[in-house]
Amino acid sequence: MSPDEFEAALRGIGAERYHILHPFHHLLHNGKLSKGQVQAWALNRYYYQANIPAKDASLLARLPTTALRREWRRRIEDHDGDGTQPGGVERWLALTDGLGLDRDYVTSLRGLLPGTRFAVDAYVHFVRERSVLEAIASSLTEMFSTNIIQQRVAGMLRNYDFVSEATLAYFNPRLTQAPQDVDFALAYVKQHADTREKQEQCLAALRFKCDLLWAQLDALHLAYVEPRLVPPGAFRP
Ligand SMILES: O=C(O)c1cc(C(=O)O)c2c(n1)C(=O)C(=O)c1cc(C(=O)O)[nH]c1-2
Repeated sequence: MSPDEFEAALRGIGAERYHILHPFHHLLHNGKLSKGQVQAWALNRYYYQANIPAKDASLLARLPTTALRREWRRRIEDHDGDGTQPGGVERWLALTDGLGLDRDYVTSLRGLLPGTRFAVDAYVHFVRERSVLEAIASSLTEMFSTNIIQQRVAGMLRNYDFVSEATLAYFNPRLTQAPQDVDFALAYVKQHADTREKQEQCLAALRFKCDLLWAQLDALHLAYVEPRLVPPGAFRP
């Protein structure tokens, strides 16, 4: 594949299987969930947010050049903050606070769904164990995230009286951070996937990532929408 055909194949994966297509997101964005169901989403997604800088740190350690490490260090600061500005993890907790969840309960992970834990852990392990190229390719779902974030923020503000601009403030910086992440990661992947085999590995990494995002929503849907099979110990609204 030429680099442009390869990029088109990557984008095709998003069109086919990005979590914007999941029924749980349709319900969330269109105001069809109760406050308790929205709380369950925010509580579970905290685990994803909290693990993003951990997966980025494990990749950073394996990057071979100063320029690459500096670029990846920026991602860690986006999520962990720099000590003066709150990072994404802290801003996610502002969202769970705003929804009325107890912060200690959220961060204790006691209410987490097992499906969320397994899916997020699979991402961290994938990035730790696969090649640098596959690890960077797996971040490319961010190519599709601007769209879903705009849809989510507009939909939730319109449809729920228990969310506000302040509660959803997590998402604003993502609208500039994600395109910056993607510019770098996509250029890297297009340059370094210089054989058909490496291109296929990148496509598989992106499919894997879409699947683990999808699996997180499956877990939420089964527990909190239908058939409401809440696993032992998991959050009960
Ligand atoms: O709201 C979303 O639907 C969404 C999706 C994704 C994604 O596609 O992985 C990320 C985020 N948000 C996000 O906020 C974020 O910080 C992030 C980091 C990464 C990554 O793989 O490194 N994905 C995402």
